[in-house]
This record gives sequence, structure tokens and C-alpha cells, in this order.
Amino acid sequence: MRKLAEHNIPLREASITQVHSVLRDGNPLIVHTSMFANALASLANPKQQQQWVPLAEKNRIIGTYAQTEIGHGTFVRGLETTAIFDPETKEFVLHSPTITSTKWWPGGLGKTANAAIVMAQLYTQGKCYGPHPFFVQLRDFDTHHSLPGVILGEIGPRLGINSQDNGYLRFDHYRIPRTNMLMRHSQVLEDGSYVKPIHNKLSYGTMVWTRVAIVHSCSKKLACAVTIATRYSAVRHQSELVPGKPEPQILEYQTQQYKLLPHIASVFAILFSASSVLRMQRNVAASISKGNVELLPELHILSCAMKALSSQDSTQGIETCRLACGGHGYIASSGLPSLYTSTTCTITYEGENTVLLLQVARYLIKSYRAGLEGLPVLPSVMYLTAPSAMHQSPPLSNQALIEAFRISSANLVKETESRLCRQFNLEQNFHYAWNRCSVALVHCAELHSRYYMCEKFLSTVESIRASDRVRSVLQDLCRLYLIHHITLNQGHFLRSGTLSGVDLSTLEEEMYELLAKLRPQAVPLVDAFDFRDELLGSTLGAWDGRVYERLYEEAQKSPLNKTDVSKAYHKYLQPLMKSNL
Ligand SMILES: CCCCCCCCCCCCCCCCCCCC(=O)SCCNC(=O)CCNC(=O)[C@H](O)C(C)(C)COP(=O)(O)OP(=O)(O)OC[C@H]1O[C@@H](n2cnc3c(N)ncnc32)[C@H](O)[C@@H]1OP(=O)(O)O
Ligand SMILES: Cc1cc2nc3c(=O)[nH]c(=O)nc-3n(C[C@H](O)[C@H](O)[C@H](O)COP(=O)(O)OP(=O)(O)OC[C@H]3O[C@@H](n4cnc5c(N)ncnc54)[C@H](O)[C@@H]3O)c2cc1C
Repeated sequence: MRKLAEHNIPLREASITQVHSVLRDGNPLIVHTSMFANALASLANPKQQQQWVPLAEKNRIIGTYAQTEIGHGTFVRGLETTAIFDPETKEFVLHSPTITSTKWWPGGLGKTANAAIVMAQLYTQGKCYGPHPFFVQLRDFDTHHSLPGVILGEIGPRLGINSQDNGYLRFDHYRIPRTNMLMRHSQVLEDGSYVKPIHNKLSYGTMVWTRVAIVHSCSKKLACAVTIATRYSAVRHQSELVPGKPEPQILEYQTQQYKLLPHIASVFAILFSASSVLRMQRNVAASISKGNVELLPELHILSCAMKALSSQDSTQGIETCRLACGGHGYIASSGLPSLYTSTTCTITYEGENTVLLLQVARYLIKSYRAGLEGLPVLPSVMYLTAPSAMHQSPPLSNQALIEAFRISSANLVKETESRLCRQFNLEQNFHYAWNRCSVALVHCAELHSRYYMCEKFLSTVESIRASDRVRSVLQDLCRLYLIHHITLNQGHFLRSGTLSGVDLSTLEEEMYELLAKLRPQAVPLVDAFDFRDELLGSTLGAWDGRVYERLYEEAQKSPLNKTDVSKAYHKYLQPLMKSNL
């Protein structure tokens, strides 16, 4: 926090700095500096911002974002916490009517936060207007005691990020002033009348913002993991590549290169996509402040798509890196276990991935149908009904591979839409039919999202300002990424007829050549991520390569090594040994 102040970084930008990476196992302030700060910036009106932002900036108010309940996380419309407007006192009465309405999970809520943005069902003049955000003080700002009517606690240990306190929260007819409803987009006036927002999902804006931030953070986490595993693979010697010859660096094995290099490429793919979505988000935010919400659906879908893909890719990549380090990848001091546990949660939070991919699929199907009817569709999905341009690019060139992605994705959407129609004819109910097609729909969303990521990687590499040598390495890396994902998805390319079996064999051959070509670049590439040793926090991945010394030194710090004979020996082991059991 002192560093943020020193560098004049506003609170809402703290999460896109490296500040949070210093505390590897999560930290209790992350939701304060990310979602809470963003909710104030984007959902509060100017007067409310004047009131709360300076206090939050000075950490007098420490906030969280309390939306999820024990009973509902995904289905936001199903939240049960109520905020009923009382026109007599000009207050909202917050209440948790059921066990399932208990807020559950918010980061920092258990012990750290003294305030929260609470999402609750807004009732006024006897009508429910759906979930809306409210600024709610939870604890006394001086004593930190929870306030009467607020029941708070911590939910208990989790798979990871245990340096954070995740909390639960219940309200017992807890009153807050009318002006605590965040009123930038919708309002409740003094007489209780409701003023609608210009788009009814604007109150979900903080989720969209966070999904974009997550994409960025996933590229960083994966970059840490590949740095550790690649440096280690250059230090570690094992087995014989050629019988009787010295043990090679494990990075010499093609299988090891295959484990690491595609994930190094993935860091760039995610990072370039993140930058592109971030640019779009800034444009959309500027348009919204001028009253234009035209591009909001596109941003919502893109952020869902990129959050889903980047969280899945980085989680799988980190696990592969851990496995690529053999036994030493399992030790906590390698840094890999905590990278995994603090990344796998990104698959679930801020919208569970399957659910987000189904949002993307819904948009694809709607856009495809609109395109067929000649109705306008937004740029990112025009390709679904646009004619193919396959023949214009040299076979198997990068451009041809991108076109193959595009056509295969369009083909899959077309096939799935037909399946949906057939299912609808059988079921006579759109929702049942949708559910019966949802596995295929998720595949559509994944392929479309992968197409977007590949396209961003390629277009960024082509336009990047760099020396010829650096550009050439990035081009190889990008090529590897494209081919790798084509081989992983080969069924789709064969089905769409965009690539033949022979094409796929040719590409596979090229991939093996690229692995060998990129092998000497592996260490320089990860060094270029430029992580300080303190930030990596890894015995295996430090800059100097002193892996064995560091492992040994770290072992000395184990509390069990403070004495030669542990207390447990006297208490349990010795009696057991003497018991003749
Ligand atoms: C240098 C860089 C260094 C980087 C390192 C820095 C590291 C730090 C990074 C920090 C990252 C921050 C981490 C913070 C920690 C976060 C902790 C996690 C917090 C949480 O999890 S908060 C809770 C999140 N909860 C969710 O996400 C719930 C998911 N569910 C939903 O969003 C919705 O319910 C869902 C699924 C979208 C459905 O909504 P619903 O209302 O039911 O809508 P419909 O399905 O009926 O759709 C109707 C219509 O609305 C459209 N729609 C939906 N959502 C939106 C939206 N947000 N915006 C615009 N439009 C939306 C939808 O597409 C439909 O459109 P149609 O046209 O088809 O009708
Ligand atoms: C570490 C961590 C931190 C968190 N921090 C916060 C926080 O700060 N604030 C906050 O408000 N929340 C927070 N959450 C909660 C988080 O946002 C939710 O857990 C998440 O949105 C998923 O919702 P859920 O738990 O209800 O899962 P569910 O929706 O119950 O998902 C369970 C399964 O059901 C499936 N499913 C659900 N709906 C559908 C559907 N429509 N179609 C197909 N399949 C479906 C899912 O795909 C999944 O497989 C946090 C969670 C975690 C793990």
C-alpha cells in the first residue's frame, strides 16, 4: 500500500500492477483494491464517489464485493438477499431471509473488510427490480466490531489462497440510507420511484471489469510457471539421451520441449488478447459515460470468452510445468503448487467457465441467425455468415491457418445451430433443446474463443515494433501456438474440410521442427519476462540456477529441523516402539 502511494497509483489500478504478485498465496486486500474500487468508480455517482473514494484510497474504508450466496453464485438473478425501500425513513432494509441467502465467499469479508458492495434484490413500491449494488458499512470504522444487524465470519480453509479471509455475511433487517444504493446507472428517488438504467446489465459492470483483469493476471501466473520450469529444465540433467553419453539437460528431450514451449507461447497469446480486450473495455467505458451502450454486449461476450480460455489454459499450463519438474515440482518451495492453487480458482470465480462459455455460445447462435436473416451483427462474429476466403492465402501459411480456424468455427456453429433446430422440433421447448445441445455449444464457444486468441497473437506479432531477430522468435512462437492448437482440435478441421489428414501430418512435422528450433530460445524467452527472484519465490526458478543449493537451504528452514529429535518422538513414536504392537 505504501508503494502504491509512493508511485501515485490510484486504488482501482492497483490490481493491474505487480503489487499483488508479491503476496503469492492471495491477500486479504485484493478484492478491496480490485472489485470494490472498481464498483465505486463505475457504479457510484459522482457525489457518492466524493464521499467514499477518498476514504477507500486512504484505507479507512476497506471493502469487498459481496454478491455470491451459499445458494446462488452463477444465477445472479436468483440471489435472495433483499433491499426493501422504506419511504417513511428513506432507508433500505437489508435482510437475509433464508440460510441460502447467506453471502458466502467474498474475499476479505471474514475479518478484513469494514464495508462491502452488496448485491441485493431491490424492492420499491411493492415491486422487485432485480439485483442492484449497495454500499454497506459492516464494521465500526474505529473498533472494527461488526455492527448490530450484521452477522459476519470466515468460511474456513480452502484449496489455496489461504492468506486471504473469505467470508460469510447475513443481515437482520439492517437499515442503510437510500443514498447508499449505487446510483450511477439506476436510482430510487425519495418517493420510492425507480429510475431505469440505459442498459439493464450495467450493474454487472464490475464483473466484466474483473474478468478482463483476470485475463491479464492469468498471463502473469503462467509466465511465472514457465519461467520456473524452463530454468529448472536447463539446470536439471537426467538419464541418457544417447547411451553412454553424459546426462543431458532435460530441456533437450523433445517431450520436455513439447511440455514447455507451447505454454511459453500461450503467455503471449493470453497477454495480447488481454491487451485487446482491455482497449475495448476502455472504449466501451468511454461510450457508456456518453450514454452509448451499443458495444456492451460485445465486451461482455469477449470478456467471458477470454476469461474462460485464459483461466483454463493457464491452470493447465501451470500443472504441466509442475509435472515437468518431476518430484521437485511437488515441493512448496518450488513455487508451483501455490501458483496452481491461486490460479485454478480463476476457472470458478467471476463466472464459472462453462457458464461463461454458454453465454458466448448464446451470442454465437443469435448472431449466426441474425446474419442469415441479413440483420446487422457486430464485427467479431460477422465471419459466421461471411463467405470463406480460404483460397486467397498460400496453403498452410499463418493466414491460411487463421482462415481454417475461422471457417471451422463458423462450420461448428452452423452444425450446432442445425442440431438445436432438430432438438427444438423434438422437444418443442427452446430451453430443453438448448440443454440437450449444451456440450456442443460449449465446443462452439471454445473454438470461437481460440480463433480470437490465435488471431490476436498473429496480428500483434505482425505489427509489433521489435528487432528482426526478436520478431523472428516471436513469429516462430506464434506459429507453434497456431499449429499446437490445430493439432489439439484436429477433428474440427477435418470435419470442416479446411485441413486434410496430409495437411495435419505436415503441420505436425513442422511443430516438431519448431520445438527444436525454439529450444535455444526457451531460457532467453522466459528471462525476458524479467521476474525478480523475490517475485517468483522459487527454489527451482531463480536466476542463478542454484537449484540444489536452494532446495537444501530451504529444507533447513523446516520447523521440524529445529531439533534433531522431534517432540513427537517422545510423545508418540517412542511409546509406540516400546509397546510391541
Ligand atoms: C501488468 C499486469 C499485471 C497483472 C497482474 C495483476 C494481478 C491482479 C489481478 C487481479 C484480478 C482481480 C482478482 C479479484 C479477485 C476476484 C475474486 C472473485 C470475485 C467473484 O467471483 S464476484 C462474483 C462473480 N459472479 C459471477 O461472475 C456470476 C456469474 N453469472 C453472471 O454473470 C450472470 O448471471 C450470467 C451467467 C451472465 C447470466 O445473467 P442473467 O442476468 O441471468 O442473464 P441472461 O443469461 O438471462 O442473459 C440476458 C442478457 O444479458 C446479457 N448479459 C449478461 N451479463 C451481461 C453483462 N455483464 N453485460 C452485458 N450483457 C450481459 C446476456 O448476454 C443476455 O443477452 P441477450 O442479448 O442474449 O438477451
Ligand atoms: C476463491 C474464490 C473467491 C471468490 N470470491 C468471491 C467474491 O469476492 N465475491 C463474490 O461475490 N463471490 C466470490 N466467489 C464466488 C464465485 O463467484 C462463485 O463460486 C462462482 O461464480 C460460481 O458460482 P457457484 O459457486 O454458485 O457455482 P455453481 O453455479 O453452483 O456451479 C456448479 C456447477 O454447475 C454448473 N452450472 C451452473 N449453472 C449452469 C448453467 N446455467 N448451465 C450449465 N451448467 C451450469 C457449473 O458449470 C458448475 O459445473 C469466489 C469463489 C472462489 C472459489
